[in-house]
Amino acid sequence: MHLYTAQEMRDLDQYTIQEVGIPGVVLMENAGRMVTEEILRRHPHPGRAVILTGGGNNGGDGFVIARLLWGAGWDVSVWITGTQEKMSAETATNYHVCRRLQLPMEHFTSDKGDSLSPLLQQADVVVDALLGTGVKGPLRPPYGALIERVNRDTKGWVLAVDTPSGVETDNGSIETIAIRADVTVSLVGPKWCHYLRPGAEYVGELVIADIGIPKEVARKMGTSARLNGPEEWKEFFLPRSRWSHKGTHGHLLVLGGSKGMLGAVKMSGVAAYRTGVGLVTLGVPESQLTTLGPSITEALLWGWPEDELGQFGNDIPVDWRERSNRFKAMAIGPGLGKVSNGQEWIRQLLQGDHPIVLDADGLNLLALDPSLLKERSAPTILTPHPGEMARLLNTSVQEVERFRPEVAKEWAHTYGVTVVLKGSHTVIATPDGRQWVQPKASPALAKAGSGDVLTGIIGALLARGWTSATAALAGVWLHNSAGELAVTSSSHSVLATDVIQCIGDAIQLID
Ligand SMILES: NC(=O)C1=CN([C@@H]2O[C@H](COP(=O)(O)OP(=O)(O)OC[C@H]3O[C@@H](n4cnc5c(N)ncnc54)[C@H](O)[C@@H]3O)[C@@H](O)[C@H]2O)[C@@H](O)CC1
Ligand SMILES: Nc1ncnc2c1ncn2[C@@H]1O[C@H](COP(=O)(O)OP(=O)(O)O)[C@@H](O)[C@H]1O
Ligand SMILES: [K+]
Repeated sequence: MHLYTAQEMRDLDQYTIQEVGIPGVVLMENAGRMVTEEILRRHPHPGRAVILTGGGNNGGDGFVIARLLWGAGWDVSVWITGTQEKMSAETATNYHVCRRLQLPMEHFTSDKGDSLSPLLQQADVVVDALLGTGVKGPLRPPYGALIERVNRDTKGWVLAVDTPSGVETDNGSIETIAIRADVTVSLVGPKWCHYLRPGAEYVGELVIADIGIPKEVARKMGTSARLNGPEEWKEFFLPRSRWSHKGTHGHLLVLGGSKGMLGAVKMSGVAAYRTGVGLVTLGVPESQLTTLGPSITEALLWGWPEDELGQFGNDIPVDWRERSNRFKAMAIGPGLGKVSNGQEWIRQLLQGDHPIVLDADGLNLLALDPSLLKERSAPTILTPHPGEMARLLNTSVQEVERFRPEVAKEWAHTYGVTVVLKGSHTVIATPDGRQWVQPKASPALAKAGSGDVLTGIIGALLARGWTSATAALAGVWLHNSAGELAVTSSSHSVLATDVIQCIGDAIQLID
C-alpha cells in the first residue's frame, strides 16, 4: 500500500482532477461520505455532532459531513475557522449548501470559546475538519485555542479527517498543539504522520477511506514509500518442496555469544531455524562452547579465537577462508559484546562476499569505520535501534527519532545497504531510495531479546537466497506478527522465546 507525503497527495489529487477529469467537488463529496459512513457505523442512531471546519479543503470535507449527518437526523453544529474569501471553489460550494440548508453555523473566534464548550461536552462525536495535508508551520490563531478547548472539553469521541489537525503530514511533528483523535479517517491512503511520533500518538484508530480515485491512477502516480505487508514479498515465500534437503534452504553462520550473552546467539539461531533455514552454525568464543553446547540441539557449533577475557577478537580463524564457503549468509552481532581487535576483525568479515545482517555490537564495531561498507558488493542489512543508529551517525537518539525516514534513507543511499531502523513502526530503506514502514506495532516486542530474534529471521531469509530488501521486509513483518501471536494472555508477559515459537504461525498468516 502506498504511503503518502503531502506533496504526493496533492499531485495525485491534481492529476485526478485535471487529467482524469473527476471534479474536485466529487472527490470532496466522496471523502465526506466515507467519513460519515464511518461515523454512522460506530454510532448508528442519530446523535449530536460538533463539526469544526478550517479554511482549506479539509474544511470542505467537514461541510459535506455536516450535511450528511444532518440528513441522517443528527443534531449538528458547525464551527468555522478561516474566511470565506480564501475557500477553494469546492469548499465554498459545500459551505453555501450548508448555508442554504440553514444548518447551525458559527464562526469561531477566541471570545466564543465559552459557547462552544458546552456543545463539545454534549456531543457524541466531534469532527476535526480543521487542517489536513495543507498545514504549514506553527498554528495561526485561533486554531491553537480551539484545539486546546476540544482536547479539554470533549466527552464523546473525536474523529479527525485525514490527519489530526496540528500534526505536520510529512514528519509527524507538532509545532504548537494537535487534536487528540480517537479515530482518524485518512483519505486515499495513509500519510507518514500516522506512523511518526509525536503525531502518531494523536491518531487513535486509523481507517483508510477510498474516495474514488481509480487504483490504476494511484499506481501510476506512485509514492516513494509504501507500507510493509505480504503483498510486497510473498511471491518469494514458496512452499517447502518435497524434493528439498537441508542444503536447499541455506546455511547461516551467526557470530556472537560472548561470555554472559550466549542466550542472544542461541535465540537468533533458533529463530533462523523456525524461519526455515536448512542449517545454522553458531560461532562463539572457544571457551563458550561447553556452556552453549548442551543448550541447543540443532545448531552446529564453531569455537572462535578469543582473548584472555573470553571475548572475540584476537583474530578470525585460520581456516576461515575454506570454511566460510559453506555459509550462504552471516548474522553478526547477537551477544557479540566487546571485540578486542574490533576494527580489524569486522573489516575482515565484511571483506567477503556473504550477504550479511549486522546487529547490536556488530553495528557498534561498524561505527568505528562505516566506510568499510562502501567496499562491499554483497547484500548488507543493518538493523539498528535508534541508539545504535545514533552511534553510527555520531548524533543523539532524539535527532534520529525526529528524522527517522530521512536518516534511514540517507544512510541506505550513502553506504549502499538496507537499513532497518527499528522502533514501534520500523522504517526500512534500500539503497535505491525506496522506503517502507511497518504499519502494525506489537508492544510485546519491547523486551530484551526481540532484536536477536529479528536478526535470526532476517539472517535465515538471506541464507535462503532472498534479496536484502525482501529479507528485511519479510523479516520485520514476520517478527511483528509473531510478536502479536505470542500474546496469549498479557502483552506484558511475552518472552522473546515465545516470539520464536510463533514464527511458524506468522508464516501461516501470509496469504
Ligand atoms: N481535491 C482535493 O485536493 C481533495 C482534498 N481533500 C481534503 O483536502 C485537504 C487538503 O486541503 P488543502 O490543501 O486545502 O489543505 P488544508 O485543508 O489542510 O489546509 C489549508 C488551509 O489551512 C491554512 N493553514 C495552513 N497552515 C496553517 C497554519 N499553520 N495555521 C493556520 N492555518 C493554516 C491555509 O492557509 C489554508 O487555508 C486534505 O487533507 C483532505 O482533507 C478531500 O476533500 C479530497 C479531495
Ligand atoms: N513498542 C513496540 N512496538 C513494536 N515493535 C517494537 C516495540 N518495541 C520494540 N519493538 C521491536 O522489538 C525489537 C527490539 O530490538 P532491540 O532493541 O535490538 O532489542 P534487543 O537488543 O533487546 O534484542 C525491534 O525489532 C523493535 O522494532
Ligand atoms: K483534520
